[in-house]
Amino acid sequence: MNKISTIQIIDSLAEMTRHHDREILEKSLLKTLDELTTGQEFKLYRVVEAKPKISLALLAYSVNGVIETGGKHTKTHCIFEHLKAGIEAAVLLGSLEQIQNKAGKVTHYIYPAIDHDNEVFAILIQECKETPDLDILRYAHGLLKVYANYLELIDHNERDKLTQLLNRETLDKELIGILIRNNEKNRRRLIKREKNPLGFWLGVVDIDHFKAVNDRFGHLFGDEVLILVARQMKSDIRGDEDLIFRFGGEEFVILLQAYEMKEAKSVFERLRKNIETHEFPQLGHVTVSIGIMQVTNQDSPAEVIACADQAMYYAKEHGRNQIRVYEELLEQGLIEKAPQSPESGDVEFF
Ligand SMILES: Nc1nc2c(ncn2[C@@H]2O[C@H](COP(=O)(O)OP(=O)(O)OP(=O)(O)O)[C@@H](O)[C@H]2O)c(=O)[nH]1
Repeated sequence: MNKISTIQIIDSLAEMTRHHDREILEKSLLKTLDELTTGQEFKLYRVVEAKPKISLALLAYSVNGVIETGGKHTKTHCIFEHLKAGIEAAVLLGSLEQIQNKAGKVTHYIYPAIDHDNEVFAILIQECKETPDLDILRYAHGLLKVYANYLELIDHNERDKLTQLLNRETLDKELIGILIRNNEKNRRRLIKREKNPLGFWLGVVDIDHFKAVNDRFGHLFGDEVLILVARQMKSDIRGDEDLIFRFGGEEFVILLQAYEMKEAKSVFERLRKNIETHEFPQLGHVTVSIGIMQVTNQDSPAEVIACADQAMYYAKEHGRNQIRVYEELLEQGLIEKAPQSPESGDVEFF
């Protein structure tokens, strides 16, 4: 068993907080734990849902010195029967739990990671092949606190201050990630001859005649409408798989996962309708125009956004309060291919 030195602790904290990326932070948390322990395996899960049923998504794990991430968009339901009671207590009560086998030997520790609202947002499960000393327990607990605090800082930087939606910088990062993953997946699909794979669809959503709202009711009231529209849209998408961003002003971007255009279109159509029928205090009703576009492997983030934006402007110019699909407009000869933006050539994936 390792004795942890102060230098090791400082080094590991420095390593963990060196990056501004969740996945790297999670990997480096597990790497740190792995380096400082022997005979222990760690798994870090995000709490997707606490009630009525606990649902977890694997974020990262360490097994035999190898650190892996669980994949950002994978969702795993709680299937660990022997750990169930311990996981429930850790998630619902925020307590450190230990699991013993019939012989009374500790087999697992379950640590809660708690955010500033006192909610357990993640749990760390330590599988003990050897009995750990108390230092490891305190150390893992302390590192989880650093992880929670640092994650909050990252989260703060990723969000728009007014609506609390993800911001434009985060959209760029997400899109680059999707495009890179698309390339890898497409290569595998070609080998496997897979048809109809799950794809990403990007929708630019712009509030119609928003200037008139500001002019009539004032900027502060306009801000309130932006918050309410954001909240309404958030309730219309699948929180765990789809992402929503404030792109700027009264423009939002939604990244949606769907198998085909029809499915993506119907989600955006439902979202458009729900905004149209939502009763806003004093204002009554607002509408949105939406342009959508499939995120394919050959596009750069700037290109994808430009194409969806072009479809959204077409919707604005042809009556507003409607959805237009870039590929359909192009096919029908209603628009011309969006000119490549100067930045689009800057991003090289391979
Ligand atoms: N309240 C508020 N208004 C904003 C914010 N950002 C941008 N706006 C306003 O949003 C309005 C956008 O107006 P326009 O781009 O002319 O478009 P519009 O009136 O929505 O008309 P269409 O898009 O053509 O339907 C402007 O008046 C901006 O000042 C914000 O953060 N808060």
